[in-house]
Amino acid sequence: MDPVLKVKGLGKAFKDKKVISDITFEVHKGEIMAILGPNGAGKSTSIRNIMGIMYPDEGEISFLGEQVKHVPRAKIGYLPEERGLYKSVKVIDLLLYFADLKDYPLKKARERALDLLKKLGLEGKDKSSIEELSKGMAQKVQFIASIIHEPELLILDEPFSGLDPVSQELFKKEIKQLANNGTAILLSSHQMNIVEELCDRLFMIHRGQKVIYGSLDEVKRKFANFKCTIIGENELSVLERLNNVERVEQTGDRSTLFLTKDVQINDWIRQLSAELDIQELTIDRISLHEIFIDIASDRLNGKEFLNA
Ligand SMILES: Nc1ncnc2c1ncn2[C@@H]1O[C@H](COP(=O)(O)OP(=O)(O)OP(=O)(O)O)[C@@H](O)[C@H]1O
Repeated sequence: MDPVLKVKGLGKAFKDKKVISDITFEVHKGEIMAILGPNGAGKSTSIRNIMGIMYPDEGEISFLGEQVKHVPRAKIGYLPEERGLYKSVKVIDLLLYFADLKDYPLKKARERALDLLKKLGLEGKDKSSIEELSKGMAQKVQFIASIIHEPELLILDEPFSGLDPVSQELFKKEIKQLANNGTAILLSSHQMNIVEELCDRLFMIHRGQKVIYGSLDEVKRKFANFKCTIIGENELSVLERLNNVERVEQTGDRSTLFLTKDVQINDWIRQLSAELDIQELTIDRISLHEIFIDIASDRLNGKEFLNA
């Protein structure tokens, strides 16, 4: 089956400065794909080029197997990074207006709007005007506006920013439900814990270029080295001298040892000196959050990056 969205070799420069180059990825029916990267990496520029808010200098965009100038707007939902809705309009009128723009039947849209308002904790707010809502509430309405017409592709640029934890859970549940029903979702977020929980695959961009592209499992297996956390009174310099230790972070009696990629955990544990003070010891894979920081701070070199 053709992917819902395919971008190939996307490049864009502002004046003489190339801000994205060779951006290539796919988003499939029913999957949640994360687009990640440090501030200024080029995520929103990639999304804006896909949306036709601006046009790429190079590259191709395909929607359901057909090459297009930009994705067909009636079939997609988009929550932009910049939030903003008409202030004096009633919530329900605004949602019906968006549905109408996408040629979605109004009767069905009204039912969906009331149902989604209820699911996102805004029951009874349908007749309020946008200016009467809090920022988080308005964001929920904007999210509903982006999915009211049951889009085949949904692009969410930082959907969780500014939401309280309860609202984040509601959004997560709804996003998962949409994917289960077959919507292809491209999601940009800085919250790595949410990405780990929600996304099937991820595309990470740094300085306008791909650094990782793969499933979360693949990324974890190939990228996430081990770390060992030891609770005990140990000298930093002693821990730093242990085999296969790349670096150590120490706070009080808690030391986190980041291990080299080639480490054999079995052998490594056996060779730990009896002189170390070990009250507790845990070994885990480093998290997506730590992978992200390693990349953003250029700790990992290009050779390790995954290919599509
Ligand atoms: N209209 C523009 N004119 C000139 N430069 C731009 C324009 N839009 C974006 N840029 C530059 O392109 C680069 C990528 O910006 P972009 O907004 O795509 O990053 P981002 O990954 O979405 O970042 P953030 O996480 O901060 O939202 C930045 O260096 C930014 O300054």
